[in-house]
Amino acid sequence: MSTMILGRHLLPAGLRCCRCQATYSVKRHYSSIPDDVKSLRAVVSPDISKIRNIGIMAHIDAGKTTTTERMLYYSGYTRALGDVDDGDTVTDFMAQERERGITIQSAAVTFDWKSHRINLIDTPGHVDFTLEVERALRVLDGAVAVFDASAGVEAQTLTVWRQAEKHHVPCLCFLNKMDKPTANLRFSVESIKKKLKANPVLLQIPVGSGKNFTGVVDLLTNHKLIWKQGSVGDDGRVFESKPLNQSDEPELLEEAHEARTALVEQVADLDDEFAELLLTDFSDRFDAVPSVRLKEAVRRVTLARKGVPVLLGSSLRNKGVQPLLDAITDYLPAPNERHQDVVQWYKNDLCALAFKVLHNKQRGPLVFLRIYSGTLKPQTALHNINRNSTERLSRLLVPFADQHVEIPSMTAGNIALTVGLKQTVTGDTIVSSKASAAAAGRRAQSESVTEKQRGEQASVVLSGVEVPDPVFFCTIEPPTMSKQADLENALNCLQREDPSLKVKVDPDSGQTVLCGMGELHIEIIHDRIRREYGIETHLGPLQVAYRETILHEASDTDTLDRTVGERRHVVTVQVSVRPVDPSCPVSSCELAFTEESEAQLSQEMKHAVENGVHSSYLQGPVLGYPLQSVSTLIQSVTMEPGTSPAMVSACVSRCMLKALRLAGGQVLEPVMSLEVTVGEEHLGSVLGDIAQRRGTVRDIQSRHDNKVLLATVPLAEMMGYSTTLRTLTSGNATFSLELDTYEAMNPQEQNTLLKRMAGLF
Ligand SMILES: Nc1nc2c(ncn2[C@@H]2O[C@H](COP(=O)(O)OP(=O)(O)OP(=O)(O)O)[C@@H](O)[C@H]2O)c(=O)[nH]1
Repeated sequence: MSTMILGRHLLPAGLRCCRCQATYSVKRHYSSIPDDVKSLRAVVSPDISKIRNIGIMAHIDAGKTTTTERMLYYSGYTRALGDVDDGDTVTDFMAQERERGITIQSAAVTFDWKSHRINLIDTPGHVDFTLEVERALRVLDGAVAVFDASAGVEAQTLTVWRQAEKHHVPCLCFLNKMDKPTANLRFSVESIKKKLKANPVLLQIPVGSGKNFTGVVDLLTNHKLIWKQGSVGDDGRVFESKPLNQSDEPELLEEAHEARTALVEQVADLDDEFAELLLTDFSDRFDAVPSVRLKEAVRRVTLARKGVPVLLGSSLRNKGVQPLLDAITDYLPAPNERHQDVVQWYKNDLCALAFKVLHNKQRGPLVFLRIYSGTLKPQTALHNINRNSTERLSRLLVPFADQHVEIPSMTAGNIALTVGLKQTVTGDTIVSSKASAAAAGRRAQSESVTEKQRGEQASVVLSGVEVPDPVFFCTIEPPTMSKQADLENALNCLQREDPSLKVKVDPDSGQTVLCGMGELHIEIIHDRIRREYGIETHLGPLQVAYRETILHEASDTDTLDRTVGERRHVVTVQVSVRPVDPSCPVSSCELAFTEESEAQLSQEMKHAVENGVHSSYLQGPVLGYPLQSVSTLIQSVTMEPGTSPAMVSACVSRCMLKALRLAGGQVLEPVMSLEVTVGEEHLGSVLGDIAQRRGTVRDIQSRHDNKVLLATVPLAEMMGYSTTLRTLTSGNATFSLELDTYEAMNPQEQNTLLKRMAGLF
């Protein structure tokens, strides 16, 4: 196992190491691939046009972490190549990540490449950590999607791609693992077209295939880039770049010629400026169009998200990563090329978004900020608009995986790590002062042109990320009651880091309940409480977070007449509830008032009624799970003077419960979409197992020697699936699981569930 060298060589001249507090002076290297490990000299703020905030995303195991490691190595920040299989990578620094060889947290890494500063975030591929990807994409300007070239687009790639689209993030595709005998360029490019509905723009073709994949032809420059055949210890730093010429194999020449012509025509179709250039200056010799003009056009196409450049390589075999780095700087946008509505109102004042919080035992919360405008400096007071609080930023750091380097200031476009912000949580907008937020608000009001704009843009808060609802939950207990406070503290810290983790207290049993996104998510949380907080906790059985709805329309009336102390509270409520079609886009619960009832209620009492209805939505009539797809109409509310809002809420809740019971309850269960990739020989046993799990097979596709099985299966039947699948296929299958929808259980299954919940079996 090789060891990572993360030592003094990584620190920039004159800067202090946060671990040992020593100051170093370091020799500077300006070549793009130095012999020795480079200093973090780029911490000195570069021009904004030279910054790239990039995410790297993909399906699990496509090779994101391996690719990131190569990027760090070739850019000169690490001395040895980290290996996920050896557990010594820079970005997967959590103990669980190294042990399991997977990415859990998105790690931020800063490095420079050919005079550009790249802030890169390696995001997790496992669906349980999808919120991590969403948080990263919110603050990124561009993304690299890594694919296994033998598998093309896989389930989780589709999910992260949709997330990138939602945030309008321009992307590059990197077809990794071109060294595999089953790698298939045409298949992968087709799957990008068909499954992602994207427009792949192929910038390279491979030289050799499988084990003999030695490099690529760069179609823009017509250069052949060749890495030496993988001798042991060859790190791929040196590669040969020479123009394609007549001495090359005729087949390769022919193939490159055809591919370049197709590229030029495709780009002309997507970019009017380039089309005009071709038609006016190169109409009879498309071949002669200069590579620099083609490159400019590819950049415009990428930024406009009309096409996605596709590059090839094999990160593990150290091939193709340097051209990928070039493509990041050439085609992905600088921060000032991305539009942020809110930011314009701040002009040169500070405006930043907190997108991630990490808990550090010594330093307290470390908050990652993306700076959109202005400058961030340590030892200053900052205003958090969302919390309406002012906090002191004590130290400012550049994140380099788990190492942090202290710096004196940071400008717009960058990603910073801050110490001292104790109340800030993910999604908060940070500005320099209350007055600057007010000034931005005034500008938004006065400079907006239309009424609609005024309404929309009066907001001076950057939008955060949506947190999905958890699907699994289980109880968690400390070893002794004396550890309960420590456990609560640990859970508070973990929740601040991870908004997809929810913690609540069961009102009946008083037990603490953990709610998470999947089995792996809860397992990792359990493990972190043990390792990082030293508490051995006991987890109850994992349970599915069901939902409930109603079957019919129903109305009911209730009266509450109670005397508390000297005060008498009398209120009568009439409500009606009805089911809403769950396939409607908004399937959560609704609330409306009749005109008369609304006219009778003061604002305070209206809130009290709303509170009563919303609290009854939290616990359905069948098993106490949250309700969805229910619409409530408040028919009337009458009360005697002196009745308190709390009593009104209580009466509404009671009346709602009666109406919901009358309407007949229905349990809804989460149904997952499952994708299993398995060899043909094991297909039968995997299918048999899915049938036993109440699954429905939607499609079986062929991918080389493998079959890809697409199915939907109730989540309740998926406990321990990874172990079963491993046993059934001797470890030769992979799967991904993602929430598809909530479906009504049939009466027989619902009865079985009710009996199980009642402890009858
Ligand atoms: N043959 C081949 N294997 C590769 C290549 N790149 C990565 N791998 C292997 O693929 C596996 C997954 O690599 P990772 O880099 O951990 O993939 P990842 O996408 O970061 O995975 P997660 O973080 O778990 O989502 C490891 O066993 C790597 O050694 C490649 O170019 N060729």
